[in-house]
Amino acid sequence: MESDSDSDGSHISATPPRDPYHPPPQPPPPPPPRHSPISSKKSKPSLKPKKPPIPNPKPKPSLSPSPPTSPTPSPLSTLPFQILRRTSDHHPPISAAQTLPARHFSNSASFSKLNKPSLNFEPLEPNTTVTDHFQSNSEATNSTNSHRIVKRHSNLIGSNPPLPPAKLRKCGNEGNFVKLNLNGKRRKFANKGKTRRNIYGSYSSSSRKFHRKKKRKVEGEGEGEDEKNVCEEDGLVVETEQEKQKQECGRAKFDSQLIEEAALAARNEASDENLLKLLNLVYGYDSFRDGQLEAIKMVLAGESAMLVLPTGAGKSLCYQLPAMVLPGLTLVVSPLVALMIDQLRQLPPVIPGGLLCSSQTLEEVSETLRKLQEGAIKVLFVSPERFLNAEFLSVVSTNLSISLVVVDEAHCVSEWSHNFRPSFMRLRASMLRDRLNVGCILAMTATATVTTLNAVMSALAIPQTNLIQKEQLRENLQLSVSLSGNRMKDLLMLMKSSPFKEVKSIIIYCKFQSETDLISSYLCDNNISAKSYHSGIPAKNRSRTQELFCSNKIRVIVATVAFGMGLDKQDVGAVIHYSLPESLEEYVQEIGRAGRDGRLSYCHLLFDDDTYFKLRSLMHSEGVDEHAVMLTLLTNLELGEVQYLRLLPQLNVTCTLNFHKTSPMLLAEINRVVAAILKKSEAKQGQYLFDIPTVANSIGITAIDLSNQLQNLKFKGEITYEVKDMAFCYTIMKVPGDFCSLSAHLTKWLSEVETCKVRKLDTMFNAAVFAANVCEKKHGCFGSQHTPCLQKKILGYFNEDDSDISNKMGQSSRFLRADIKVFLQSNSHVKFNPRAVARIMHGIASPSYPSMIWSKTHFWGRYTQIDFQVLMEAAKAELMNYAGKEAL
Ligand SMILES: Nc1ncnc2c1ncn2[C@@H]1O[C@H](COP(=O)(O)OP(=O)(O)OP(=O)(O)O)[C@@H](O)[C@H]1O
Repeated sequence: MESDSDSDGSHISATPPRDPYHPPPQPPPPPPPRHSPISSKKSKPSLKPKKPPIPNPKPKPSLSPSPPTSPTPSPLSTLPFQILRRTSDHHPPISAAQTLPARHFSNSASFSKLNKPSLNFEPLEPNTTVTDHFQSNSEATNSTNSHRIVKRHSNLIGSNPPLPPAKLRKCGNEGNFVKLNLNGKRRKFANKGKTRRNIYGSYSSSSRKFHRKKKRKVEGEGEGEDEKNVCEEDGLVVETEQEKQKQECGRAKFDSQLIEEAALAARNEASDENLLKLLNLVYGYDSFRDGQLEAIKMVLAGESAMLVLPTGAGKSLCYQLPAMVLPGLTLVVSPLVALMIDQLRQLPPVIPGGLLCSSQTLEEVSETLRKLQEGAIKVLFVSPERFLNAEFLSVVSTNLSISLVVVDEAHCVSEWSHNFRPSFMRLRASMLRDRLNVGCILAMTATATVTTLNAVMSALAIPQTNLIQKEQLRENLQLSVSLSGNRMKDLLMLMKSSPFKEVKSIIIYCKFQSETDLISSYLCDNNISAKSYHSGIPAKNRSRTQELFCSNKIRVIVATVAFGMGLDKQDVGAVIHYSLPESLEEYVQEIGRAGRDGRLSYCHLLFDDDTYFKLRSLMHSEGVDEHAVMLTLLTNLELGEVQYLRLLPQLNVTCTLNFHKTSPMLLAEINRVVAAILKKSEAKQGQYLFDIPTVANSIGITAIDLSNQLQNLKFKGEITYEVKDMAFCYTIMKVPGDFCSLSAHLTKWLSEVETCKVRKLDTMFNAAVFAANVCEKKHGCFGSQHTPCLQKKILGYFNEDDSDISNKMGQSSRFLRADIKVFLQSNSHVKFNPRAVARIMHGIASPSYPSMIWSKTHFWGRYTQIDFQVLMEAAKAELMNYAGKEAL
């Protein structure tokens, strides 16, 4: 089975039922003031025809103990915990074949082919364009209501974005008129007002009702008049086209002029007053939130800053507002395509935005680069991998002035974070300064420990004095935990009890894809409208699900980690963890989807020992994510104390070529590239197979040059060719003097990274156990409401209180050594190393030891409760013992 967080782990639901719960605590007071969709629907007749009920496929019985199918009689009497209302105070292995003799290394490119890429974050599917990603939105919207006027987002070509949350006051936040150059065509927006030049000399469309409140003020419209033109239907805004058009044209002109003036004033003097005026004009907000003004002023003063604010605190505004004021481009580095698209969509209309990502076609990329050069993009979203792209670097460094680089989810820069991305590690201040001439960096995160923060700030050269850090938790989240003997059953009880039964929008997080499907079917069977969301579902369907959820057509989303990052649905009232998160950071990120409107919201965690043991085992199966491991190693070799290599742009390296016009021999006489190809390739049935870097190295040109020459020959009709096998390419800068010590160093580093992940899981589990079993309820916890003790644990953890790292794993077992001995003897024909033995004892498959074969041994997964390191030590001792005997 796979180890990635979005993999299939159906076995986990097969956990045998445990003892029933202890008697329930006192019933809680009445539910908090979140509106139930049911009650609001009753009081307000819907304008739309009723939709057929969502089909209720049966859950797969084999995967879980059979749950109750009838509704829980009295939720409060059976609930194993109690939640109380609280008033919120505020709101491929390196290919040996490519290795050249050491003396040739320094100037030649090397490469290592990539197997199936797999990243911590979920990228779009390889063949999914961003356009595809959104196409379904439009279909979904059109099919749901033909009368509704759906606001099309200017950045989404041929599609509608997920609909805005069900609040009139939020409707202005849903779009802007900046074109996303995904298919190279210009989309027409008949009703959006005229396109005009903005203060940056670039084009963006007219300002829309981005802040309804402010516009009323400006134009002297009364509440009543505005209400006349806008009615709310199931949370969606319906307006008449003509009225809308008329109003928007007028508003746009007026607003745009005011905004231009305010931005210029803030550029001349970044005073509180000027910035507040700009905030009010563009967003309609009356004040800055905690930390925002400080960060904005620091950035406008040209100083790099590290900003740590809770989820939903408004970090995006801290780069959006400076982007309007600063003269040059704002470059936002983001870890996830879906996140970039969301952020692009959330830009105010006056900020022209763009995006560059790997799923765009060459034409789309060229169009965006052209617009950049024209100055028609003010905020550009890119993935960190872009910094390996030669064309991008050259366009940006030669033609553009970058005022600010924003590193979103900046914890990804550090290997000690829960979401380390090797490509983020490449974002160093030195690189940004040297290659792009960037002086000012804004790093932002909601979840970072002190160690992570130090690593990020050091990489990005942000001085300690420029750390802006507020509490990493919002006060409006009520946290609770329960140890579960039967998670499905308990989940249903929870959903049918107060306060969850009154909450109109809920996210349930699961670890594995199969769990999400199973749970959503199970909930549907029990009359709770739910849909699953995970990376195994086609992008189109996922978008549709997200849209239905955002427009409150689906009450519950059952999702893996693939859902939610950056999701700004304001009225998610509850987040339930069906599986233990892998770290407190992940927990905080995911509960951060709740209560973004500032209202009291509920977060419950169901946990059990078996899931913990399973996840802990999976932490040791890093080999599955070969792509990440390879890039991590290469990055370390590039950015460690000694620079052994320099990474080059990724490339498809294997080429299969056919000659069509001139004979190969004749062509080789006049073309040295062809001559080199003939020398270095393998001829098979008239085709020539070779590695691009090998041929390029042999004649001293770059792989890119070689690709260009192949293109030329193709245009002349001489050849056709195909390329495959994406690879990391690099130039070796220094040959290590001592390979053994370098290898030992890298192994130690990787092992520390692995240990760090395991400790994060242990800390998460310990926090849950503490809340459920140990908390004496002296500091404000009550019944099953554990907010104070969980908050304390989380804050202590972020402040690096390392006292809580004990773990539940067994440190020895009487029969362990004997079992390993028997196992080795009975498989004497197989070559093992300690890790391989430990993996089998933990029941973790790998390409070399697939579960199809090895799960048949009765030692498979027998020691999941014994610490992996202990297993490795025992295996090592037995292997040495065994080898010693063999040698005799
Ligand atoms: N000063 C403000 N006053 C009122 N609302 C604000 C203010 N600043 C931001 N917001 C709103 O807060 C919401 C959350 O903002 P944003 O998405 O930037 O949060 P975030 O900190 O990036 O969260 P996450 O880390 O979860 O992605 C948005 O709807 C935004 O419009």
